Amino acid sequence: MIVHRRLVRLAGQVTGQVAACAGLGLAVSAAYVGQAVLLAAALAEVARGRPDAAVTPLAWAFAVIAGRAALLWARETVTVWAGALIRARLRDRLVARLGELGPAYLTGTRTGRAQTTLVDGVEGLDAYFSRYLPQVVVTFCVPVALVAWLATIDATAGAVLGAAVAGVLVIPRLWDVTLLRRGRERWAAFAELASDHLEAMQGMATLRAFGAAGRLGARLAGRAHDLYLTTMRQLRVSLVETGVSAFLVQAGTAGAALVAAGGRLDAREAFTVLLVAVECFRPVRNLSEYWHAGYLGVSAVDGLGELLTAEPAVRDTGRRADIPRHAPRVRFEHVTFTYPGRDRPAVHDLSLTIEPGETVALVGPSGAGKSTCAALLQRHVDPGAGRITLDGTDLREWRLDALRAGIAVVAQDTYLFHGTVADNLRLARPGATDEELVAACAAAGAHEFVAALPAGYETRLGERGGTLSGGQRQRLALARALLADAPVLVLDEATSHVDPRAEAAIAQALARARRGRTCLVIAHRLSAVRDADRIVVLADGAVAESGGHDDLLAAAGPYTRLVAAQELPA
Ligand SMILES: Nc1ncnc2c1ncn2[C@@H]1O[C@H](COP(=O)(O)OP(=O)(O)OP(=O)(O)O)[C@@H](O)[C@H]1O
Repeated sequence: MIVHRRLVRLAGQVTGQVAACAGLGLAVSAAYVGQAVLLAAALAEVARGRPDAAVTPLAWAFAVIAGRAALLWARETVTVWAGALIRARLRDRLVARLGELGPAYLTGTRTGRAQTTLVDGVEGLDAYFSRYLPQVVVTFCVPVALVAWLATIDATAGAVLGAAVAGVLVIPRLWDVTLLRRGRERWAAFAELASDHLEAMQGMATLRAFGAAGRLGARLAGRAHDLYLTTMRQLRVSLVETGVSAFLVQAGTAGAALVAAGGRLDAREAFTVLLVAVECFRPVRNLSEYWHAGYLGVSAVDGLGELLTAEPAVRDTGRRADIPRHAPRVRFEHVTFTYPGRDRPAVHDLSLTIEPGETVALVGPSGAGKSTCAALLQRHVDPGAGRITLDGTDLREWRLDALRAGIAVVAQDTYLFHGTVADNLRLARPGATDEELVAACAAAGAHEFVAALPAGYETRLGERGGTLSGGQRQRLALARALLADAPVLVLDEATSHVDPRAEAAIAQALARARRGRTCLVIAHRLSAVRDADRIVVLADGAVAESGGHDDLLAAAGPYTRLVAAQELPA
């Protein structure tokens, strides 16, 4: 019987549901005890040779059995309802938590691990909260109350049963620590297997291209074997615990039977002791059943703890919601940022101003810190030193939701969700009208191909937009960013997957989109910097030089070397 502290704290969120299940569990136990007492009375009458007198208690016993059936139905209904509610609440909390932790968390952990916690862990916790915890309450209340009552009928019977109940409740606790450790080992093996499976599915094309599918299959088989071994190890401990409990239950019941048959009690008392002793242990037997349903949740506690206690990369402590609606001045002021676990800063003492309405193209060799600047501007991470301001106000003063509503992003790895084109676009602005969707798509050069899809804007896209080409995906991402209508635009190589003809159309669209917005373009190609008002060259996380394309070429500095080294191909 494991009542984990962290899980009990989590149960605080669903106290009402757990209490309702426990209350009905107690009522069901009371019905069982009532039935036992009435049967004892009936049997005693039969034993005394007065079968007629047994009719009334028997009739009551049938009524109690009918009432119990109704209670069992109610308990099952409430348990299923509570389970669904618990799952929904936990998932909401965990998903909200993942949102707070942001992408920085998922780069530091395996997606499959978080997914396993969110799906399987929460499923396991449903049974833990809706069945196991209420039964723990019943198990602690019912046997103790019954032993106390039986002790008033016969002290010896009370002592024998009391010892057995104490043994059943206390002795298996000796295995709890081992059981929890084995549960954690099993969960770790389970999470690794799930992560490898997810990665294998996501990377199947790459694996096949390199002929590595077989090797990965062998690795998965190894992981599955590890899971089997840890499951068996956990099962062995669990079975010992269950065996000891079962032995104590049988010993207690046998002890009570011996006392009842000892001749000191009258017929009614003897039958009462005998039948109620069985009811003493019913909650313990049920607890053991529910334990097997809920132990996946207990095993998941590490994954949950990891998620709930992880420090978000940025704290949402800002209060302001008044993000500028006009193009603001963006300033990086002596910004330094080092990724956790790295000894060299990705961005070092970087100062950069983007004037209101200006478009700055950030260029530089791979690893120079361009994407890190975009991440800092969106507050996926915060500077270790220095600050970033919009119109002179530190980004940290705004609430994160307000800040992110003010910055639209077209990322290098566009993510489109399994849903219709319209659903994907409305992520940026849920209330957007159909006309606004069409206008945004037209501006991003996407309307033509969307209109040609089988169901136009209602066409369902595959996961990650898998049914579209790379260029189409990027144009949709651009349309989504335009729909957000934010005063700051971050474009991370927004035209990298687009053919030259479409690129010219997008360049025009972008020129329109940039009007009235402050824009940071992370560029990998000359074509992407051509239209910028200014080019800023980054090297080793700092500004190496800045200016217009021609001026920089004339200066024959780092920019010229970048162009010459084909780091910025045409
Ligand atoms: N999540 C991360 N954890 C640790 N280090 C990181 C992380 N992301 C980036 N880095 C490191 O920070 C440095 C800057 O990376 P960044 O992605 O900003 O460069 P970039 O100029 O955008 O490169 P590219 O043009 O190749 O995309 C690199 O040395 C990179 O290895």
